[in-house]
Amino acid sequence: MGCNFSSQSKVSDIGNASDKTPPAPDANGNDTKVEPVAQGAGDEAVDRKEATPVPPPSISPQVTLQVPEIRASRSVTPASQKSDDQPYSHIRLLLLGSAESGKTTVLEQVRLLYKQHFTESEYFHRRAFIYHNIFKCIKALCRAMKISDIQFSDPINMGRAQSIIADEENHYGLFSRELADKIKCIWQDKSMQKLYARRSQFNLNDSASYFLNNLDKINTTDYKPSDRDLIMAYVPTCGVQNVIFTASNQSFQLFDIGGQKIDRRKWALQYEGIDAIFFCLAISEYDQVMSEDMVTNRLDDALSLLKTISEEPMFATTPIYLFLNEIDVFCEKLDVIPLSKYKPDFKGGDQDDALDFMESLACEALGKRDRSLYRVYRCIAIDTQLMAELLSTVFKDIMKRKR
Ligand SMILES: Nc1nc2c(ncn2[C@@H]2O[C@H](COP(=O)(O)OP(=O)(O)OP(=O)(O)O)[C@@H](O)[C@H]2O)c(=O)[nH]1
Ligand SMILES: [Mg+2]
Repeated sequence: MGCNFSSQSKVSDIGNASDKTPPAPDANGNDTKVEPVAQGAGDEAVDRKEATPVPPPSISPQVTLQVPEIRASRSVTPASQKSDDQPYSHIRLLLLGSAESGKTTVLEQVRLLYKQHFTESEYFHRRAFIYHNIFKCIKALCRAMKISDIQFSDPINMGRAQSIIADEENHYGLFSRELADKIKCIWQDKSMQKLYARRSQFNLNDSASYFLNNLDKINTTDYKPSDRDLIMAYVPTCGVQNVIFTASNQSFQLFDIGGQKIDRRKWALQYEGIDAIFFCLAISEYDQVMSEDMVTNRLDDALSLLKTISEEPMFATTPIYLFLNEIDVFCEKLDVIPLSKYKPDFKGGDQDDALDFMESLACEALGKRDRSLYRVYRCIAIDTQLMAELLSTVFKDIMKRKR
């Protein structure tokens, strides 16, 4: 990673500590069980570049959480069901942010760190998406190679790449031996490795090399995703999922909602009784456009979303914990794609200047909010150690506010 900052400086708290307690429901519950976690791509989900196809047909019947509407009503206590004499029993946290900003990664880190174990059906579900992720990555790389000025080192790989590009299957299951070999040959081609080094130029799922390097381990009948695999996989969220956990003897409920435009229409249903918002903003996306319209700059969209949430009347006194995420990707990208090309107000400088600039944009979006009501953290959601530190700080802060 190209970034030069200590783990302490990654957690940059620019908000003033406040004793002000936002109006929130009582938090006196002791329930530590995991609510069913709903996650997956439905028909409506849109992936980075193209529509995500129908969910994996191979998923077992236990994974009943494939249809967004059903999932949403099962996994969430609708606001309308709550009455004044039945206060919420947990501190309720809501994860918001645009698609692929790291919301689910934060939720999964919470599950791993606070020992909310994954069920067999969840492992099965994630495994299906890991195959899908791998195939999408190699396809994206083959396409990028085709339009690049680089040639495969082994000319036979050109034919292999053509067949990958032409393959319209979704691949949610174990690859055939032939396909796995093809993927490996393409991935290990020296020219492909050179192209991968330039990956900032074409939007590739950040975990591509992680999964491609582990293909042998993954493409086996008894493969079960490791904790790291769960963190690295991208499974677009449709509807809502939530997890209940205990931190510092306090019960929390963390809600995660899909960030694609189509999912945002349902966000407001989750706003009632929220004690704090975790907003994920992937700062590495400054050069990317939204897959929903292929025009809107992703960073601009995320910032305007942040502004909207910040100015939402229901959150007038709700603290926002802003996670400036994907610092690792951002710092790698800076050398290849100048930030000033997309943000002319950035007059150059080193990585720290660039990070400060991004933070200033976020603060601008939060501008109308009292400083005591937001805190900003620079983070890498896939970094479990960093997240352990960061989340513990945040949970303590939330509890302090509630006292
Ligand atoms: N390198 C890197 N990858 C990250 C980071 N945070 C998340 N990712 C990866 O980015 C991808 C998308 O992350 P998710 O957490 O699923 O994104 P999301 O916000 O839940 O997306 P939606 O469900 O579509 O709204 C996953 O493959 C993650 O492993 C980060 O800080 N650095
Ligand atoms: Mg998600």
